[in-house]
This record gives sequence, C-alpha cells and structure tokens, in this order.
Amino acid sequence: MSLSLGYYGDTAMKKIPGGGVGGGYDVPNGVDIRGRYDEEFAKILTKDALMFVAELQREFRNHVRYAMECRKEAKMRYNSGGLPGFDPATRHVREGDWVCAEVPPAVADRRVEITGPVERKMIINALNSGAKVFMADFEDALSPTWENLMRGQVNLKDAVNGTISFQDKARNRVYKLNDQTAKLFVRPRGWHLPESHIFIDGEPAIGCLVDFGLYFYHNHAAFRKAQGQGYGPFFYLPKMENSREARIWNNVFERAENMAGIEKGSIRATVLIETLPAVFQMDEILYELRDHSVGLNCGRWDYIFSYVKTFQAHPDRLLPDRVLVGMGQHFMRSYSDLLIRTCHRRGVHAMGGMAAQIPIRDDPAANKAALELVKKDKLREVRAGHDGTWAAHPGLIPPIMEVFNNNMDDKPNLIKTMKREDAANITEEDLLQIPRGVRTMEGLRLNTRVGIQYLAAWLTGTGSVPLYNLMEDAATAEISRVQNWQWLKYGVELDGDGLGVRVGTELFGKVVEEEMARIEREVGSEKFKKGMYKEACKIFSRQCTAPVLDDFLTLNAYNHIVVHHPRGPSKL
Ligand SMILES: CC(=O)SCCNC(=O)CCNC(=O)[C@H](O)C(C)(C)COP(=O)(O)OP(=O)(O)OC[C@H]1O[C@@H](n2cnc3c(N)ncnc32)[C@H](O)[C@@H]1OP(=O)(O)O
Ligand SMILES: O=CC(=O)O
Ligand SMILES: [Mg+2]
Repeated sequence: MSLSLGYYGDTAMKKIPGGGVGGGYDVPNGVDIRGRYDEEFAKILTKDALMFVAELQREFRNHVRYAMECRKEAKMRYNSGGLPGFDPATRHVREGDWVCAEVPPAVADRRVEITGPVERKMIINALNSGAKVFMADFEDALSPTWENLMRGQVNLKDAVNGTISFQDKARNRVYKLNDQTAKLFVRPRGWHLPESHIFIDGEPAIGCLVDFGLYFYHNHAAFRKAQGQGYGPFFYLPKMENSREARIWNNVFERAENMAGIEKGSIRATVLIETLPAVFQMDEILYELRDHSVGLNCGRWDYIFSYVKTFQAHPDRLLPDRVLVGMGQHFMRSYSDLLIRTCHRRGVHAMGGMAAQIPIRDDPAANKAALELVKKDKLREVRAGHDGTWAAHPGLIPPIMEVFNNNMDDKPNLIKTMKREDAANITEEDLLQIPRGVRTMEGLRLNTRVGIQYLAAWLTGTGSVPLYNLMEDAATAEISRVQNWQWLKYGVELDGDGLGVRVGTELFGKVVEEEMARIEREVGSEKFKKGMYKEACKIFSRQCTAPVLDDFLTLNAYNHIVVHHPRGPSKL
C-alpha cells in the first residue's frame, strides 16, 4: 500500500511519477530530488545514503500513516468533548517493574544543554559553549528550506569529523572547534512534516526520516568513535502524541543499527514530552524505547501550544495571556514533577526545558532581571529533580551551570537520588487543570506582533529569532497563533485590562493593522519593505481566523518555502 496523499493534513501534495529522477544527483530507483543541485549537497545526497532513506520510508510509511490517522481520531474525540487521560489498556506498563537500558557514560552528565539551528557558526559556538550537550535542531529552531536542511547536514558532518570551521570575513574571525566540546544530539523534524524536495515512489519523503537517515548514514561511525564512547549517535525526538509513534522510532533505530552492523541499543534518544496527550503516555513511550532511551524532556512551549490545540473545542478551558502560562501554573508543575518521577523510576534522565529569556546587551538592568528569571527557573528545575536543562544562548551557560553545580552534590545526575515518589499521586485532574490568569488586549496585540514577525523570519529561512528580548521559535509562535484563534473562535472578553471588549474579526483586523504599523516603525521601513512581513501577515491572519484550526503553522505555511529546481517554484 502506498502513502495516502491526505497524509500531511490540509497541505495539498500532488503526486508525481516515480522513477529515479536526480536533477543532477545520482539517485537510486524510485527517488526524485527536486531541490537545487549543489556539489556540497551531492556529498550528502549520495546514492547509498538515499537508498537508506528510501528503505526507511518504504518500511515505515504505512506505520507513520496509521499513527497520523490515530492522531486524527484522538483529535475527533477531544473535539467531541473527550479529555486525554491514562490508557486503561496499558496500565500493566505503567505499573510494571522495568527499567530502561543503562545510561551511556558519554552522556551521564547533561546538566546544561544548549540548543540551536544547524547553522554553521552556531554549531561551532554551541559545541564550544561549555554546555555538556548541544542539541542541533532541524525542528523548532529551523525553517526547513532545502538550503537550510542540506547545509545543516553538511555542517553536522563536518562537526562530527571535527573539521568544521567558519570564516566571518566582516569581523576577520575564524571559528573552529575547541579541544573540549559538548556532546552532540540531533533533533529531526516531527512525524507530521513532509520533505517536498525529495520524492520517494512518487510521494514526498517523510521529513524526519530524511533528517535522521542522512545524518545517521554519514556520521554513525565517526560519531561513535569520537563522541559516543561506543554509543550513539544521540537524538532528540519531538512532538509525539502516543507510544505507537515511539515504537516506530524504536524500529527505525533497530533498522539503522542493523544497516550499520552495530549493537542494538547503540543509538540513544531523549523524547520531548511536549504534547498534552503524551504526558499520559510517558511510561509507555519509555517502554517502547527502553533499549534506546536516554530520558524525557519537558518541551514546555509546545506543551502549552498542545494544551490549546487539544482543547480547541472546549471553550471552558481557555488560556490566559501567553506570558502568564509559566511553570508556576499547576498543570505545568504537575507535568514536570510526573516526568521526573517517571524517568527516575525507569533509570533515565529527566530533562528540564527552555527559559525564553536571552541576554539583553544594551540594557544592563533589563539584562540582570532576565538573568534572575532564568536562574529562578533553573533553580526550581534542579530542586524538583531535573538532571539537566536547556539554554537558548551561550551567554546563559555559566549562570545556569552554576545553579546546577550548586545543587547536584557533585553527582553527574539525580537519577538515583531524586526519586520523587511523592509525584506518584499526580492525577489526570492535576495534569489538565485550567491555568489561571487574565486575558488582555495587550496579550492579543503581543501574540499578533510576535506571530507575524516570527512567520516573516521563517519564510525567509530563519527559524529562531530574538523578539522583545525573548527567544522565539516555531513552538512559541504556535502559542501566539492558536491562542488568537481560540480567542477569536469563542469571542473572548478581554477583561484583564478592564477594557471588557470581545475579540471578533473586526477587532482583530484593527489589531493586525495597528501591529503591522508598529512592526514597520520598529524594524524601519527599508527592512519592512524588503522582508516578508506582508506575506506573513496574510498567512498569520488567515490562520488565526480559519474556521478549522490548522494542526501546525509550519505545515500550513510549508508550501511557501518549497522551491523546486530546475522546474521553478513549487506548485504543490
Ligand atoms: C521551544 C524550543 O524548541 S527551544 C529550542 C529551539 N530553539 C532554539 O534552539 C533557539 C536557540 N537560540 C537562538 O537561536 C538564538 O540565541 C537567538 C535567535 C534567540 C538569538 O540569537 P542572536 O540574535 O544571534 O544572539 P546574539 O546576537 O546575542 O548572539 C551572540 C553570539 O552568540 C551566538 N549564539 C546565540 N545563540 C546561540 C545558540 N543557541 N547556539 C550557538 N551560538 C549562539 C551567536 O551566533 C553570536 O555569535 P558571535 O558572537 O560569534 O557572532
Ligand atoms: O521543544 C521544546 C519546546 O518547548 O517546545
Ligand atoms: Mg518543541
């Protein structure tokens, strides 16, 4: 059976004939490369590597399709009033006395992890940052253009080989790796995203299998020798909703280990718990990946997005302003506590999440305040029992490292010492409790301003940006989009600032117009004209007012960044 074309949700994917059309690349039968030819990319898109990706796609496409169908069914249940919860059918897994394979020595200590897109200079800076781990991102922090994806693969190959360098001509500076570098993890895209520059048997490739397959194929041997002490490569796995999706990854890993002729359990991955349904599946996800797991991570931003998305048809569960939905909210604290308890019971890391604050160069007082917020957040994490956490910027590594060093008693992790048995009593009600707080006009304005600017950056190939002194990426932008959608859908009253107005399309139109004018003032008219702000505004406004909520903004906007060569821009 072949992959259904409805598979990628609302994105219309036109089927093209199969049969090994390379666009300059030497491709195996059934593979068609429609992205630009580049000599450097050709070193990644080798016939053997593409054959491996094609084999993964052929073996797993039906499983992925089924998993996506199950997501749709779950959505229908939630949209008809159902709530996510623990699955009675897998009680034996939650109650069973099993543990995951032992943590590999190379990654026993992960107290501070830096993340960033697979951009050349940032990879070098991140590996040199002093963090224990660098998560190189094909996901939230990357706009998945062909150029970004393929350059990202080239960069990672050079990084694993230790030969990566970058020359900043303007600053007369050459970037190279230090002797001591962070351990590399790679985050492929989620299961839902296609790669429309590569067709396999006439259908777009599954994005994450392209990211994983090409990276694994080219780097497994060098990685295990240089970085993994016999283990690896290491991965982060995003946006899963159910353990059946983790099972597919486990099978992909086994398939890759077989191909490479390495021991089962060599590849290790940390799963982000960043969807509301997945919080009820943490044991089950670890169980599926028990030979390949190195823990779970609190992907807090996508988790908030997922809360809104899951409850899109529940007007009694509206969120307050985005800035008020922090880790102090009961549902967020319960999620982090249960994740720690679950991971430590199963013998693996419980990783904390990303504080959105970044250093503020031109305002020392604001910088100090931002730093204090980050430290407070990290202190809460380590005291709760998280074994490590994420940093968005190299400037945050020393203060975060200090917080963790001061609270870990010289141990590499807290797996054995912070069992958090108290969290065993966390209930479905705790995990679903409605967040408290007000809804304001400023909240609506900020969502709009941030959403449009993020999309404008994403459309031009940048997947993470500093906006108003915070890190914004696909996950944080999603919150802005779905919150606006929800407030519009239910005509929410904005009473937090005493205005008492209801959100409707007329008000939203006015807000969009005023915020666009503000953006133009802030970025300057030249940058505004040259940028993609108008296009972004159109897409964002449509997404916020759509009668049916789009599943992902990146999926909905994906066709805008697909560029086929030599046949011109995509008509997909
Ligand atoms: C919800 C989630 O999924 S979180 C995970 C995904 N998101 C991310 O990974 C975001 C990571 N962070 C970033 O992308 C960036 O920090 C941004 C976009 C927020 C800010 O970047 P910039 O505006 O370049 O910051 P700034 O100008 O202060 O950078 C100073 C230096 O630090 C480097 N730098 C900044 N962030 C990073 C990073 N995450 N990794 C490596 N280097 C970095 C810059 O390249 C720059 O280097 P240089 O001095 O050699 O030129
Ligand atoms: O990927 C991390 C998140 O918070 O989302
Ligand atoms: Mg995320």
